[in-house]
Formats: sequence, C-alpha cells, structure tokens
Amino acid sequence: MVERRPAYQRILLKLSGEALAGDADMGIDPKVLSRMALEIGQLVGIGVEVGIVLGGGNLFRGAALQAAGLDRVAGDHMGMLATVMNGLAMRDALERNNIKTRVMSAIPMSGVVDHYDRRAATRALQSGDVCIFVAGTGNPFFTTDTAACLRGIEINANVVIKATKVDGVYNADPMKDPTAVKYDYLTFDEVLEKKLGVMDLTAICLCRDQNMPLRVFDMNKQGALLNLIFGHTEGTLIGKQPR
Ligand SMILES: Nc1ncnc2c1ncn2[C@@H]1O[C@H](COP(=O)(O)OP(=O)(O)O)[C@@H](O)[C@H]1O
Ligand SMILES: O=c1ccn([C@@H]2O[C@H](COP(=O)(O)OP(=O)(O)O)[C@@H](O)[C@H]2O)c(=O)[nH]1
Repeated sequence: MVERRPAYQRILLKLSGEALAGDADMGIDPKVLSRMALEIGQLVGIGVEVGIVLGGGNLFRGAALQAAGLDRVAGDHMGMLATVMNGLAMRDALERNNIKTRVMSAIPMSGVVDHYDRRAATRALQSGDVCIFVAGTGNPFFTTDTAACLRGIEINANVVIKATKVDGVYNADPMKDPTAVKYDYLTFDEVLEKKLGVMDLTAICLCRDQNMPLRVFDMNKQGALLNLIFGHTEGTLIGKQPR
C-alpha cells in the first residue's frame, strides 16, 4: 500500500460566511456545518494542524449596512460580531465530532470566547486543537480574507486556503461570465495587475509581501479539501514566482 503523507503540516482555512449558509442566502445551515466539521476532522485525523478564519457575510456585512444607511464603523463592528456567532456554531459542530476546538477573538469577549493570543494559538495548534479565529482583524474597513492572511502568516501556516463557491481563480468572475477561463497557477502580481476580484487587494498584498502561498478552491466539491492537502491539483494556487 502506498503511504500518503499530507503536503502541509499547518494550514489556515478561510471559510466565507456564505459557505455556512448553504443553499439559503443567509443564516447558518446545520447540515453544512456538520459536513465541514467532518472534512476538518479528517485533516486533524491525519495530523494536519488547522487554523480557521470565518467570515460573517451570511449575517452582516459593513458595506451592505452602510448602503442601507448605517454608520460604516458600526456596520463593520456588527460584521465582526457576526463572525463570532459563526465561530460558536462551528465550534459546536466540531466538538460534537469530538474535535477539540478553541475560539479566539480579535475583540475581547470574556466568558464567551478567548482573546486572540498568537503564542497560545500556536501551542493549541501544536497539541492538535483546531483554532477558530473570529472578529476578523478587530478593525473596521478590513475583511475576513485579510484576517485569514494575517493569521496564516502569524501562526506560520504553510498555506492559506480560501474555500469558496467557485473552483478557483478565473480571468473574469465565473458567476457573471460563463466564458471565463480558470488558472491553475498565478503570481500575486498577476492577480493584482489583472484585478482578479476573488480576494481583496489588501489580502493579496500581505501574502505577496510575506511570501505566503494562497490556494482558492470549491468547498462544495466533495473530497476537494483532503485532495489538496495531499498535494493534488485543486483550484488555483497563487504564489510569488512565475511558473
Ligand atoms: N476572477 C475571479 N475568479 C474567481 N472568482 C471571482 C473572480 N472575480 C470575482 N469573483 C467572485 O469572488 C467570489 C469569492 O469570494 P467570497 O469571499 O467567497 O465571496 P463574497 O465575495 O461573496 O464574500 C466568487 O464567488 C466569485 O463570484
Ligand atoms: O477585519 C475585519 C473583518 C471583517 N469586518 C466586517 O465583518 C464583515 C464580515 O466579513 P466578510 O465580509 O469578510 O465575510 P465573508 O465575505 O467572508 O462572509 C465585513 O463585511 C466587515 O463589515 C471588519 O470590519 N473587519
């Protein structure tokens, strides 16, 4: 039998809020949470250390609240609190599958979740706990994509993996342009030059400057996460050097 070894020892997995909503436009679908918990459990089972950053777009987004007339900073605070709620739901799903989980928030929330502490997070990851990082960066005007890249760099992850609704980065938004063509590999500079909108520019610049590889893949594709952990081609890889 051929022994399969994971290609990554430690990952930062970014799950968008919308992914948690499943087929609904908003809220949290318990079936989706259970499926994700099982997939994450498989990674923990093969010894991969898993940090997770959760989005909040299934509940609140600052920009959308601003468009509806709310103060932007208040809206962003609501968006960050939404990620805490998602984190509590995800922890519950993971722990029901006997996966030890810590939730760490960039905004202190004593008695509800732990305050983010890089050294404590690293120790927890080393002992096999899943760490869910919530409340984004703790600052308005940022996104959870940027928070994912920031936490991924801080915890020395081998890769930041963005789970989304599309199966990679295309030369145009595949949700709007059915003729869009997928890339297997791109450099950070190409993503910036071509203005490919899969992730915000702050996140891309941070990964480029710190040389943190990024992979974008389709979370709804069964087995895709495990496949890419074993180093197989899945979605799009974004790196520093041209290929
Ligand atoms: N060039 C592109 N390649 C892939 N996806 C793109 C591109 N431009 C825009 N997108 C969009 O970015 C989305 C992924 O971002 P995500 O953070 O998961 O969703 P949201 O923007 O709703 O928070 C995809 O659903 C896709 O519609
Ligand atoms: O560092 C951060 C991260 C998030 N947010 C707010 O939280 C919302 C939810 O995050 P995001 O839109 O990134 O979630 P996703 O699209 O991944 O579900 C954002 O719209 C922002 O309003 C913020 O203010 N600062």
